[in-house]
Amino acid sequence: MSGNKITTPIAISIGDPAGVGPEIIAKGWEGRKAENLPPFFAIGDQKSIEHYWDGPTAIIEQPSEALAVFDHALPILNMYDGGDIAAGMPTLAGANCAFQALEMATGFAKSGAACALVTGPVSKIQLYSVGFTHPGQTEFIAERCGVSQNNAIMMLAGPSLRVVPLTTHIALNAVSAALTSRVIRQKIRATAKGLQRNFGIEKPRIAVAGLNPHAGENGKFGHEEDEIMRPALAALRAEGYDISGPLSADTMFHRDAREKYDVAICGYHDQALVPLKTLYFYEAVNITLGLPMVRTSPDHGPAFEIAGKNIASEKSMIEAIKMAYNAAQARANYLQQAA
Ligand SMILES: NC(=O)C1=CN([C@@H]2O[C@H](COP(=O)(O)OP(=O)(O)OC[C@H]3O[C@@H](n4cnc5c(N)ncnc54)[C@H](O)[C@@H]3O)[C@@H](O)[C@H]2O)C=CC1
Ligand SMILES: NCC(=O)COP(=O)(O)O
Repeated sequence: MSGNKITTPIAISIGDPAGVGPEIIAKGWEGRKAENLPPFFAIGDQKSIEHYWDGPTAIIEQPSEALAVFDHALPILNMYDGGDIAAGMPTLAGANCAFQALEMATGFAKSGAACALVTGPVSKIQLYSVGFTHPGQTEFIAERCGVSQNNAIMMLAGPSLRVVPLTTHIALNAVSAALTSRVIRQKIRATAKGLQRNFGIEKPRIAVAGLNPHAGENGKFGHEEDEIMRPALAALRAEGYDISGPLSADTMFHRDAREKYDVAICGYHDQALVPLKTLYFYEAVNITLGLPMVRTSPDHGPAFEIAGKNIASEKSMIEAIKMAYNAAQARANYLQQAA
């Protein structure tokens, strides 16, 4: 049985107006027919789109108005003055605009006025300078949704690889202490549930990377595997999860190894994102699992140095829009079946 077809548009926060966000959203809209994209609208300062692009735009007051205009114009919900815009020259007004747009777009997705949230690229440094106190958008959106940090999962996905870092935006020397049995168990459970709900994978095959070289080499190169990871993974296996590991991280990302699992759980940000971005930088998508709504984003940042040059690839944004819609539909199907 499948759920009702989704009829609300996707909300896209524009991101930093001095970055490539406006350009890739506009290019995404240009590709809407060729890529068969669902209706979406941009949220932010309308100037930030019109500064870079002279295609057709339509100012809307409510998300639902996007549906009628999407075919012939890029709908924009104009909501904050981002100040003077200069490509590649971020300002505090622009960062404030990105922050407010993120807040409003999150609200639309939470309320159901939008079927999903796609966030445009922001500079975290810029956001911090205007009072953003979360490490990243993932943590901000989780808090706005009332979801604890251990249940909000940052997953990045490309065509043949999905990765989840168990710790996200923290220093490398803080990782070992943060990798507790509780974190490992909660995040793996939340990942499995997210793959069921958003991707329709009933029993995901989960591969877990060791933290140390050769997964610790029997304790010679570190004790996290034996003392924390193996007992946590054994407990999860006893609950019925399909888990392999801890595996040597250096040998689990080549093509044949990737076929053996649906998601790779990694200890820290770069252990997960280096293989993913090396393989799929221009097309990978960041999705937050564990929320009561769907949130995706392109895998890249604002790329200030190429903003305004019309050379940014829109592929990751397009994939983020597609994944957001497909996940929202899969979620609707899942919830209808569960009811
Ligand atoms: N979803 C988001 O909002 C993300 C934000 N960031 C933030 O971005 C800021 C800058 O970080 P960087 O490591 O410099 O990342 P970045 O992704 O902005 O840039 C890395 C490199 O990739 C290139 N690049 C990025 N997007 C591209 C595109 N669409 N087409 C062609 N080339 C592209 C850039 O020119 C640069 O050479 C940081 O504050 C970071 O936290 C990083 C990743 C995701
Ligand atoms: N490298 C991934 C990343 O930084 C994601 O950031 P955010 O979406 O949580 O802001």
